[in-house]
Amino acid sequence: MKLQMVNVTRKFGDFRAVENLNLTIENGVYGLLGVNGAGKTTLMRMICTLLPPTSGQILCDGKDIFKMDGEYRNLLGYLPQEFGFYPDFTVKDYLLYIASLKGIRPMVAGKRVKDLLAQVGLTKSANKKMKKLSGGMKRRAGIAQAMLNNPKILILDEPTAGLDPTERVRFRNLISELSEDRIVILSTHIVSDVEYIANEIWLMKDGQIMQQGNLDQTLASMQEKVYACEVSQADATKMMKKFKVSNMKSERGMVELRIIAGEPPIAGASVVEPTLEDVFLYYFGEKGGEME
Ligand SMILES: Nc1ncnc2c1ncn2[C@@H]1O[C@H](COP(=O)(O)OP(=O)(O)OP(=O)(O)O)[C@@H](O)[C@H]1O
Repeated sequence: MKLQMVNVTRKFGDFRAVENLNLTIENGVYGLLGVNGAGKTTLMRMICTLLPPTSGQILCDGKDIFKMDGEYRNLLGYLPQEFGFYPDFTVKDYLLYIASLKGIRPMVAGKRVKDLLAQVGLTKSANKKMKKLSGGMKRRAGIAQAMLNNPKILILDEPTAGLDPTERVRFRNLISELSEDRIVILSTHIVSDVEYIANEIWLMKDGQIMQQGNLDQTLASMQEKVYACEVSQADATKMMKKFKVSNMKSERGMVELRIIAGEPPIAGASVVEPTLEDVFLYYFGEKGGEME
């Protein structure tokens, strides 16, 4: 399975939410990382055929996805940021209902729902009403509905937003487990989500992919750009206005700073290994002086 974006642009009026994207996507987990308004949802909605590009094409194994119709939708599973459900349905009935909407035969659906409930850890809650589920459980029900047709392309829009750390780890592991033999594209603004599970990381800003590659390649793009230094409190305040500071820690009356900069911010600053958080700050962060 291969998805290709060819010069994909989506405009709203004169505003370009996604601009001239060219991407080739094969099996694996793709982490789309960006701040609010970067264009992540717009891109995902286009991949799900919910929104046509203003120009350009999205191809699935060479065929335009907007011309494939049902053939493409059979390949697709989607968990939107806000997914609708009937609050009074039980988890099991909700999944059976979505299965019927997807045209899955009742005999097949029953077995599939049972298996998926087990896989997402909701077997014991199968008869609970949707409205009684915790945020994490709801998301797991959401991923189960996206997986009903065993999709070859699974699109997850901010699947871990609002989850506590335990649920987030659980959800991440679930995504990794589900990612075999399919394309998984997930959007997030949480760095650790993509750090742990994405085979390829896309950093998206203002409708464009600023950087793409696996974790090592992404970190390599930042070599010699992260510095550590120890300064007085007064100097720390000045430097925070001038540089992107990814971390600060006060100790013994001094302040340790971790700074993103093209060259040493002060004499004696030492180069340190970048993390994905540093990369995120490099592309998306503001200097203290730029903040409101
Ligand atoms: N239907 C629309 N009409 C007008 N502008 C839109 C529409 N949908 C999105 N936009 C604009 O396009 C830009 C990208 O929005 P999008 O929702 O794709 O961003 P995002 O990266 O998913 O952000 P978030 O993390 O907040 O969901 C934003 O500036 C948004 O206001």
